Amino acid sequence: MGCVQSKRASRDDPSAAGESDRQRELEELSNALKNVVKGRKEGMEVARGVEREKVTRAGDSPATERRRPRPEPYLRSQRGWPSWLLDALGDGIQDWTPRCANSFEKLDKIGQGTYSNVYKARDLITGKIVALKKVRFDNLGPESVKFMGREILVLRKLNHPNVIKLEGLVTSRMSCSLYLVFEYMEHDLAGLVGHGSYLSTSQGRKFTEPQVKCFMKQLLSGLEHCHNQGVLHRDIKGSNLLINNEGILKIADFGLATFFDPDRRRPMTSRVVTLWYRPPELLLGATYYGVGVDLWSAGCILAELLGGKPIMPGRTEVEQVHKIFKLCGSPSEEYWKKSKLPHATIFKPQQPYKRCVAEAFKDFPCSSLPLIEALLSIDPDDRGTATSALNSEFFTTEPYACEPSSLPKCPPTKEIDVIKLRDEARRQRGVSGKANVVDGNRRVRARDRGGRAVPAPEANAELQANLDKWRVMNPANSESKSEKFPPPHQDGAVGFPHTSRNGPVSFGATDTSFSSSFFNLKHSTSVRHTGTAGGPSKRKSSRAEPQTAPSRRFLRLLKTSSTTPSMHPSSKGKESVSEVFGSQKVK
Ligand SMILES: Nc1ncnc2c1ncn2[C@@H]1O[C@H](COP(=O)(O)OP(=O)(O)OP(=O)(O)O)[C@@H](O)[C@H]1O
Repeated sequence: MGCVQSKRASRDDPSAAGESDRQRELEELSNALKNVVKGRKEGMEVARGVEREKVTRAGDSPATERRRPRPEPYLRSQRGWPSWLLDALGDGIQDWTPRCANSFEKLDKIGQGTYSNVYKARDLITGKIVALKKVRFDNLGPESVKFMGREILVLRKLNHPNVIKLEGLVTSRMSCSLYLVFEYMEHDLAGLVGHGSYLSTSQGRKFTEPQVKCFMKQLLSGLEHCHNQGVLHRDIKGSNLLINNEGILKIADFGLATFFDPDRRRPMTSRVVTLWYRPPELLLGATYYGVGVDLWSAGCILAELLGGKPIMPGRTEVEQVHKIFKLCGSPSEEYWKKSKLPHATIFKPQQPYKRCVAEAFKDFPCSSLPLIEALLSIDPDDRGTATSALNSEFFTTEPYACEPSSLPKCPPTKEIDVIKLRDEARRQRGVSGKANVVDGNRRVRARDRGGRAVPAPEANAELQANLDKWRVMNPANSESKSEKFPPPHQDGAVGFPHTSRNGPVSFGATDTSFSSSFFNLKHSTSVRHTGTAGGPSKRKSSRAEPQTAPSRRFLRLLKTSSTTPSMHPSSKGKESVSEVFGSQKVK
């Protein structure tokens, strides 16, 4: 399959195309694919009906009917691509040789995302092992089409050793599916560190300084390329950093990526980036942002690699903001004024939080601290660029980054393997059958949902349901600017819980959880659930399941509030946030 270089790609150049063009393009893409799926289904139904009729007349058995070849439900272009795909993705893919799904042998399911399943497969023609990312359109809404379309457009633009390469597209005649073919990568960083993100906050593997430098150099080089090509990834996290047996790291999963042009700023959704790696400006609702969002995530990963565990494992957006302020300090007055962040009034603490990054990471190599300080700057303008990070003393002083090929060899490790191993270990420890099943399911669900970047509609479905109800009850609030752009399911006005009188999740007024032993989770489980249960209650488990568990709780609380007219949600929101920052008043 050839490389994607098309006229279409040049039309997608962010300097040439505005957001409205892209939106229109995605809508067209979505409509084209929907029509095709509908048409295919209808076509197949009609064809099957005709065929059944013929069979009945001829007196054939149903078994004979099943053996008849299915009709080709759509026309293929001269080059063999289904016309709907050409309509949707332009003439660029004409350079590629179309492949049929049955020319690959599926070997194993290796990953699951919100919009896709990922399989290890053998290319039956070349014998090469590949990863097939299967996107289904028939039982998913236009969302999946939209994400897939954008992912393909973005991937076509990128060509770098540290960015996953889209090798081709495969359509299946038998199902409404499209496969993205990628080179196969044996590991992901979350699996290598030993703690699948969202699965555990226990101590994972620590790498040596040269190894950390090697991973970070590759990550920042890949990011530098993306940013230079006008692409923001918007979901940098361990499980999206794939590593092959040669130690080469490649940034993957561009499902949330977008084109951007620093010279022609446009509003974008703030509901991107997985919670633990999400920068403060997005949590505070920023819709104008840039490369700083990816650099913040890179900073979280750098500290995670050096410390051996995620540095800010928040369970909710409120908790995440709090963790960030405790570590990085709250924004300066100047930044609050300059940034005009939509949620500033709600999240701004009365007393500023002091930054203590250097203290928290005092055991890290000296040369890493200036880089961590820069990448974890509250003001995105202070984070610099991927290029400046690569030029920092972390990379230019000894010990230097090791060669990728000298990275330790391990058996294939992916986040999904960590889940499987952990569940197996629990089974062997003799956890009772029923509890085990429940727990195993919960773990998988937690990964399935939590692993997805939190903004994805699915991950926040319950929260969104609450907020939709909240909006209905608060028409004034739903007039907000962010309601108009981006679309409600993605907008930035929904980044915090505001449901019950007591607030579903809050931090204690006298939160003493943060200390120099920042990594000790025993001391950082300061989240206090208030509300119907009454009184503070500690988290039962240190395993973080961001968004999902609290959202369920929100739903319950909302149910209560929506049947209790006196509990006005907007004031409840304020009350809950006032608890977040202690007994201080909300400004
Ligand atoms: N090229 C590849 N080689 C090996 N494994 C891969 C490859 N691409 C993806 N995977 C595995 O599949 C998982 C899911 O892939 P990906 O993140 O691209 O899908 P997604 O639907 O966007 O997922 P999510 O909802 O978690 O963002 C990855 O975490 C990874 O473990």
